[in-house]
Amino acid sequence: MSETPVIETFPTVDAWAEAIAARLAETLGAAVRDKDSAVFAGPGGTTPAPVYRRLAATDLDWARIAVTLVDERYVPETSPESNARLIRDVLLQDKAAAARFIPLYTPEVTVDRAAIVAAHALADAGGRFDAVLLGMGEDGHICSMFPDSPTLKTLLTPTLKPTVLGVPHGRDGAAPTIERLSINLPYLMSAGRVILGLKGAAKRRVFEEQAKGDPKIQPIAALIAANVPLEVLWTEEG
Ligand SMILES: O=C1O[C@H](COP(=O)(O)O)[C@@H](O)[C@H](O)[C@H]1O
Repeated sequence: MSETPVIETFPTVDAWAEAIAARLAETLGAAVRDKDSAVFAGPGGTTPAPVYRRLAATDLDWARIAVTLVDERYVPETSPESNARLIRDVLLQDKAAAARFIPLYTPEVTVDRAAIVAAHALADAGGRFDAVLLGMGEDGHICSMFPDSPTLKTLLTPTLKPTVLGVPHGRDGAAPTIERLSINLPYLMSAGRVILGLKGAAKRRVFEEQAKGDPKIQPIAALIAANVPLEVLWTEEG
């Protein structure tokens, strides 16, 4: 029986970001010591910047760490919508400038072709993440797994191998409005550590509701049902 993870509460964004960065650094450092390399995957969006800033300033053997994204919009890095742009501007700075970045976006003919290229690049880097940071939208999407969307079934199939999939526009104006690339559930099931960082009262409510929802149409419920070892860290400060 899968259990809803406990939500750990932090009084400020600073304390929340510090705790997340420390946990990610601990796991990445241990992976480098054990096997000489590590892979970190993180989100885009408005939430992770304070965590990325702290992580970038952390003493790790960054030259042995590969950094990638859990999802991406099908846009080049010159676009303000690019998640890679956030990673380059905020995480791959300071000490973390020595890390190797594996983008999900490449300028292929279609988003599905770009997903195949990204899937190969991640497979070449080991096909498994040591540490993952996730964000969640107020509609309950994580990575580019949107509740009740057409590609959700494939993204959430636990028996597939870890891979990257193309995510088309939602129909009739539904999210996502830009084509996307997303890792699938098996990447989260096989990860060494998975932290979900939430800010604000609205996201806590959404998480609590969706955690009890239908794992066929709600990604949060699907992660819990698949026993993804989720650590949920929340601060009310938005
Ligand atoms: O579209 C996205 O949104 C989510 C959540 O973003 P936030 O702005 O509410 O933090 C993010 O986790 C994901 O990587 C991004 O592509």
